[in-house]
Amino acid sequence: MYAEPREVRATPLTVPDLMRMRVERQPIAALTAYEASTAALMDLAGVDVILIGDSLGMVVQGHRSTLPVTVEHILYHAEAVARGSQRAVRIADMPFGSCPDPQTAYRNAARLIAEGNTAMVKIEGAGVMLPVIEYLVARDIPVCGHVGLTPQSVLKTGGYKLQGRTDEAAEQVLANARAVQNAGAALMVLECVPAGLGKLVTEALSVPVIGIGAGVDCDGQILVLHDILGIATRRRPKFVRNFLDGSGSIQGAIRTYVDAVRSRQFPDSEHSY
Ligand SMILES: Nc1nc(=O)c2c([nH]1)NC[C@@H]1CN(c3ccc(C(=O)N[C@@H](CCC(=O)O)C(=O)O)cc3)CN21
Ligand SMILES: CC(C)C(=O)C(=O)O
Ligand SMILES: [Mg+2]
Repeated sequence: MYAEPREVRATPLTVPDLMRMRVERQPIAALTAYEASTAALMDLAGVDVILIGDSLGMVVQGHRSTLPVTVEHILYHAEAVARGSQRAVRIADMPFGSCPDPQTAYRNAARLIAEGNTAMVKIEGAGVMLPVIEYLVARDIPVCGHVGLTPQSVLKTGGYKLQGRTDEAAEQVLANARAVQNAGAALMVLECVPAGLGKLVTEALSVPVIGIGAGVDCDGQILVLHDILGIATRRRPKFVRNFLDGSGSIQGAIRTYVDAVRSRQFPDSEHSY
């Protein structure tokens, strides 16, 4: 059976709208999407942010990491997502190797914005990425930072591990978040840190913080679509909840997720570190 034709007529959300949501303490519900059909369901369910994540390398392409994903891959999926979704703010991941210097990063980011129809690009890490972020923001490309667990660092870290465990490591995550914000990021993803550190970073920053495994006190939450549907093949991280269970349909699962984020029922302690 086909879904009945429906349309979302709400005006598109913008990056400044996300800042307003933080100020009004309205939780931001975000998900990843990789194609038009589920992106359209997300618009109908009121998802605020859709990330075309390099997680597609794992859940779509079947790789064991995000490292093989290219700008062309993100572009292909971003174009498909844009055909399905009009309301959500669409963010494109800058994949591994796409930011060797500010000029090359700008060229890649401008394509993801202009050809991929996205409003913002997301860059993992601080350090050498700070001048890259400054360069893009100065040229009017909105940037979302990403600190804590950065999956593109997996060869260095040796696995996807909880970050900011010790006082010293927590200080480093906070310092990285501050530096990325000071470089001009208008949004932050904070991944896989203890809930207390998630709260600390969210209070320390002035831009919205979207957590994934960072506790309930962030300004918003993001999960990978395949994880909320329970169809990802890798071992499920602690922060993942299957929202299809008990929801009956993919549309129902997305709605249940949005409602749980908006009412701050997700994540609970069972899905936090
Ligand atoms: N399906 C999917 N979901 C994701 O959230 C995701 C991807 N893929 N691919 C890219 C990255 C990789 N991510 C991951 C993957 C595994 C863990 C994980 O298993 N973490 C351990 C931490 C244990 C510890 O150090 O104490 C966990 O048990 O939660 C976390 C984030 C998040 N991203
Ligand atoms: C998990 C999110 C934050 C991400 O970067 C991705 O899906 O690639
Ligand atoms: Mg990513």
